[in-house]
Amino acid sequence: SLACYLSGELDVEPGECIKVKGKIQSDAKGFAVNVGKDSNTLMLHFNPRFDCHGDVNTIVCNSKEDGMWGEEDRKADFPFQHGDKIEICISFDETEATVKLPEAEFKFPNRLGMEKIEYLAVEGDFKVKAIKFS
Ligand SMILES: C=CCO[C@@H]1O[C@H](CO)[C@@H](O[C@@H]2O[C@H](CO)[C@H](O)[C@H](OCc3cn(-c4n[nH]c(N)n4)nn3)[C@H]2O)[C@H](O)[C@H]1NC(C)=O
Repeated sequence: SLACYLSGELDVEPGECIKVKGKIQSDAKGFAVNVGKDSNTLMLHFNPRFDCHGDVNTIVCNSKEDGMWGEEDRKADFPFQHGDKIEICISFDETEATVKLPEAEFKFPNRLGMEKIEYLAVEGDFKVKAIKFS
């Protein structure tokens, strides 16, 4: 179930920011923010997991190329709690994507060498309040 997605009409360039504001559901199992070219070609699948796919309180990041998942990257920090209202800021350059939160920052390599983000999708137990581009 996709909370929302914008596809094909976006043109986010290096250094620009995608701000996704919303609320993590109080019984969230997990949610994901996906950015890239389309649903089969993702620069970043940013997937905080409270309790799903066998992971507890773990952020799983990955890329997707031609519909195939890449190598997962599990982050050490988990700065999320059920019911949190958060704003996630995603930016990128030729080498990496950056996910900025109020008290944490995560990096993930730009494995596909993407030069623009045309696709954004939010899925899972997260209620989107606003999406801003700056
Ligand atoms: C140990 C068994 C084999 O490894 C497991 O393999 C699973 C399947 O590939 C991995 O889960 C996938 O991991 C992907 C990132 O690498 C994605 O997170 C994938 O979920 C994609 C997804 C979720 N959703 C979704 N829509 N709405 C909701 N709630 N979820 N839509 N697409 C997950 O199903 C899972 O992360 C992986 N676990 C480990 C420890 O490697």
